[in-house]
Amino acid sequence: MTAHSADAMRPRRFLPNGPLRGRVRVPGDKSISHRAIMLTSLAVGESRISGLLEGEDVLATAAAMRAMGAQVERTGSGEWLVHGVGVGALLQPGQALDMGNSGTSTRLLMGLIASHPIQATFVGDGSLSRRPMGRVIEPLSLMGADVTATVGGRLPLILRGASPAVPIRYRLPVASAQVKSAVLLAGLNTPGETTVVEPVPTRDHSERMLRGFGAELNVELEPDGTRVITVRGEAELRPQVIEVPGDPSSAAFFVVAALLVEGSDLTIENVGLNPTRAALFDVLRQMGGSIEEVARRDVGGEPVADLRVRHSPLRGIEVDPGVAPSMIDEFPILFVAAAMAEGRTTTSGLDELRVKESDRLAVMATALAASGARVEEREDGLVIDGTGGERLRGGANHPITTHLDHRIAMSMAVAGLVSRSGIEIDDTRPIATSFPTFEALLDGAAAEGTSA
Ligand SMILES: O=C(O)C1=C[C@@H](OP(=O)(O)O)[C@@H](O)[C@H](O)C1
Ligand SMILES: C=C(OP(=O)(O)O)C(=O)O
Repeated sequence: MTAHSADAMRPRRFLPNGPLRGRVRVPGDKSISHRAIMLTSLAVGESRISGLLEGEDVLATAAAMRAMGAQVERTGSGEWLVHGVGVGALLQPGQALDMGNSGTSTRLLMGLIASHPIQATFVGDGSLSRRPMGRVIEPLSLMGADVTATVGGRLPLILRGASPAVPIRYRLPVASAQVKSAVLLAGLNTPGETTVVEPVPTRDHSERMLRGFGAELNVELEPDGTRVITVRGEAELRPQVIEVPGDPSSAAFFVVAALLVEGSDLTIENVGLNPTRAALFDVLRQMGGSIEEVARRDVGGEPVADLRVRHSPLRGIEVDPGVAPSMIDEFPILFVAAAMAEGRTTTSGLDELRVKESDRLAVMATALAASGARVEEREDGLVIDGTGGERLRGGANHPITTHLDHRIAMSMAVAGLVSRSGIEIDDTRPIATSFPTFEALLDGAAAEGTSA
């Protein structure tokens, strides 16, 4: 059973809204939270984590690490205490690992287990069971792991780790931080040097954090921008005190909502601005958005600032496909912004969006068109002709189908705020995978705007 399959679907109509005002604080970064639980579980001794995202995806990672012997305990809101077992000492889980909706949990944990002498079964919900795992099965098999997967390299699958695993030099055939991280994590318990060659840079939290935990990790930059990342095993990780910065992918929904709703002036606190994550904010600025960074600082080795966002008329642009990996999860909400910009926004190079929790190109094209936007779906992107600031018409008779995809649900919720008649989405439950407080924060910022 997956995290939210037990209860009924939870539809909601998101209604047109007045300005968003005040301050909101988004929860901890999902990518960093997963890695914080995994790496502290591998460090011998006691680590503390604060600001952990307590979304279903991260809880799935925590449950898996517990099932493999780590002590992972919640001590307060976002506060966690972890006693790790040591690299090489993961225990064989007694039951299948339920990954719920989470691609990151699945692919990174496959990497960890691949170099341990244990076996694990991975299962997930309907969305995750359609996603491709061949991209991690391939390099992990080269390292000696044995994988029996459902046809097409999908879940459910059984992975038997290799001991000792074989170090490899692997060139990423797809720009994916999950594949990169899976190989590096497998490298932790592999004698010798495991190298990932990354032609297109993707989020670098694994590299930053592995170094912070004391792993021997080296990154070389080639003249054409290719990154060559090498980790030496068998590594020993030291326990840490970790503060997780706020998630820019969650902040994105509030940034776009405030830009689009007239009269808004909203500050989003504690937003992680790692350059491998923050391209959406640059793209929105290029479109004319007023997004000001306040109190730039460092949190847990990552750049962070508060973002003050004021309503701004937006202009359509051609989005450089080169920035796609640095905003890969933000395209659904960018499409909503584009639907209300003046003129045409063109996106391309987005094939990866078709293999996320849903086919985000097809699903967003359908959802926006059903809400009155002018959208053309191309093979690797969307072309959107915006309204020039006018509100979208809003939903017709049918609710928007979210396909178990949190980012579709939150993007169309924001579209509802900037519509004339509101937009109903079929199920808000997937939102809890990455942003359990989304609805409360959105309702709160709207109420602040009404009373101002
Ligand atoms: O490494 C990570 O934490 C993630 C990498 C990205 O996936 P891909 O590696 O599949 O691009 C992203 O979409 C996902 O939300 C989180
Ligand atoms: C793609 C996403 O996550 P994952 O791959 O971990 O399911 C996401 O959060 O948008």
